[in-house]
Amino acid sequence: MILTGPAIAAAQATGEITIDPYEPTRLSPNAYDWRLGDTVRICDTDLDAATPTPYTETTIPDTGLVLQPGVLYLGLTHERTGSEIYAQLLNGNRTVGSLGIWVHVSAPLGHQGHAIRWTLEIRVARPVRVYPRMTFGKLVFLHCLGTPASYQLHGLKYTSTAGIGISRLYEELAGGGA
Ligand SMILES: Nc1ccn([C@H]2C[C@H](O)[C@@H](COP(=O)(O)OP(=O)(O)OP(=O)(O)O)O2)c(=O)n1
Repeated sequence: MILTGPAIAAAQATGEITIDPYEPTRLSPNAYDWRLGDTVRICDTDLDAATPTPYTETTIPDTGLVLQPGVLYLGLTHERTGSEIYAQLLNGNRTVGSLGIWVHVSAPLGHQGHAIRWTLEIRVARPVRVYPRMTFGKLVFLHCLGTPASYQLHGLKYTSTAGIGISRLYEELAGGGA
């Protein structure tokens, strides 16, 4: 089940959901309108899953930054969001999608129990200027069926990220886990 805007507001008020910073005007019928953060890591070289991703990091100026096709940008959400009760799905929205922007490549799920500023894997269809703290997509909260897992026992990599995270698959590959 997906939470309605009023249900998100109620859960935020009781602490069952964290959205920081929180603006009630960003609620929509079934989602919260999240914003792009002000930092991106530019990844414009060939990548290797067994090696830490090379990048240059830059602050998006108030005048905006033109994103280019063919480049992977790792960004982050302006908000830190999470819940011990609900799972989260982060996506773009119709407005940002219409600009030819993918806000993530393949990582929409926030697990129950995680509180994060999300890492965004941004790609663009055409050169497009983006601005810090612009509305970038919709975040939905999902009611979970079943017993919560014991997350800490599983050595998950990204339980409480506060900044942009590169892929950590190289740790697994270095350990012969692949
Ligand atoms: N765009 C995203 C997607 C997820 N996460 C955070 C919240 C998730 O709860 C956590 C784990 O997401 P995945 O299960 O997709 O990550 P992996 O399977 O790659 O790693 P792990 O071994 O930690 O599960 O990462 C994030 O910061 N940014």
